[in-house]
Amino acid sequence: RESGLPPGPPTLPVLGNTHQIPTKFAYLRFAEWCKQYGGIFSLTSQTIIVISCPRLIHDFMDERGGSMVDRPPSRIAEMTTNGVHMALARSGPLWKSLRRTALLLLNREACLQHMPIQQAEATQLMYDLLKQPEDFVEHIERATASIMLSTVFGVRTPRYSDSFASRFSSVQHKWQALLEPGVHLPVDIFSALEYIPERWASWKTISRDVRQQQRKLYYDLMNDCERRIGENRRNGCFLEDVIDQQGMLGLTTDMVAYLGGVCLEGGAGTAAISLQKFVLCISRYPDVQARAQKEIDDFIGFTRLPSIQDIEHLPYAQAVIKEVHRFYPIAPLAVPHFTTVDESIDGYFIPKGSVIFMNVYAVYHSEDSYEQPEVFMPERYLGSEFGTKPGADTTGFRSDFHFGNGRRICPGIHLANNAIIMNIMNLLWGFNFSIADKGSHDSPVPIQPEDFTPGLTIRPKPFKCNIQPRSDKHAELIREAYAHARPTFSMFEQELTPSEQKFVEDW
Ligand code: HEM
Repeated sequence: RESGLPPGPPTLPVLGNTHQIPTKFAYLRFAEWCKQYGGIFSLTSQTIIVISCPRLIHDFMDERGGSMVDRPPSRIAEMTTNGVHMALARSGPLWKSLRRTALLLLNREACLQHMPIQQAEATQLMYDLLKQPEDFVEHIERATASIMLSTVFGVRTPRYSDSFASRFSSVQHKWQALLEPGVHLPVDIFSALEYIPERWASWKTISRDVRQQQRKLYYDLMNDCERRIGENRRNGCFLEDVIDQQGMLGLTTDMVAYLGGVCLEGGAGTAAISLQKFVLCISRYPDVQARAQKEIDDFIGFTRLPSIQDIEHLPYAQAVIKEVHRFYPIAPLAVPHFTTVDESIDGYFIPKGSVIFMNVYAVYHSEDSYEQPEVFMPERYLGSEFGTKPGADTTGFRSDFHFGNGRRICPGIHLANNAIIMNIMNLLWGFNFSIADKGSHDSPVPIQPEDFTPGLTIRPKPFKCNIQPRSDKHAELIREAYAHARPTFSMFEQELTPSEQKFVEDW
């Protein structure tokens, strides 16, 4: 290890720590090293810095945003997307234009304009759960994909199969697998590997396949949106605004299509994972469920459905949502940043070209900060803003580390929060959840790696849950609300296939 770098596990010549970094669930090993080496440690041979101390995250990643704004080079991402994938793009004028557009059109006020369709989709989720509670995972996937498809591209998906949502899910699955570290040849570290012929380098074939499917999907969606604009059939989706301002914002057609696609990628899976993790926790903690339902009943009652404004009056429901994010952070290592200049922090030297990870999981599960971090306990957020224990050092703390940090922080925060809040309030208001399978371990909630699928985001493996409407009255209100949502839905159903149309009529 170069002198001056933060400490870290012992290295081997040439390999450094490469052989010790797991290709799956690396955040768990990183959390162990954090206990051993402190809130900032380093790995080699490619210099990797892992930070798990909120004070250092703030000082280093938020305050010195300019030198931390880049992403590590990714030849695979470059080849698959032409470098226009905003979340993976290197810093520079192209990323800046995309980022400016996203921030401009996804701010808090702009996102409120998308609430009617978000609320309608959340109503369909409840309606779907009334009809087929056992398929809740698929209903959640549909709802969150449809929320993102409608708000971003103006096209909803009333059922999961044979839709844009299933096309998206299929290519997204391949795309995420392609990007998973350690699975393909490390062409970014050893550039000569790029010249290995395709028959020994499967990533090239997969990259071409993903590229072709991804471009076709994002262009199909963009072209439909352009056609609606041209025929004066607007529905207020995000991409209409992007297309209207394309010239002023300096965006090429490729950038527009991919901006929509990246938002879809950023929002659909993450919101689905949040809701599945919520169901996982709430079904296993009946006391938490009862307390949250009592709060909702006292404020909202039994004559109407929740609306987004209600959340301000529901501190316990807010605490439940924060605790779900803390307990099971969606992307435990967020997305890596890359230093553009030499830096120093706390007396350590951080060379230009270091890969920087924030270990969100380690921050949220630190015994220095949290009372019993391995217990699901929303009450912790009633006593303190960040849910931390008395006397804990909260310098640099935030409750939204799961959205990343610095100049790359997730621009979809407001859209994501609205979707998650709306759906969680609805589910607490309308349904009772209880365990249908105990799992293979003693813990009340699954916490072992084998309970999750690995990757950039950590998704629960399929699980069973009993879901029942809380009363006939609740069920009746849900059916009425679903029927009333028809006019909102129809604005986003302009391109439905005949079989989707039939599904809508019959469902
Ligand atoms: C619960 C839901 C979500 C979570 C947990 C989440 C998390 C994240 C994280 C950790 C990052 C990386 C931040 C960093 O580098 O420091 C990110 C980036 C990004 N997210 Fe999200 N996200 C969510 C929803 C969304 C939504 C709804 C959208 C779009 C509307 C979105 C669009 C993006 C984009 C475009 C980036 C790339 C930003 C950049 O590189 O400049 N995300 N998100």
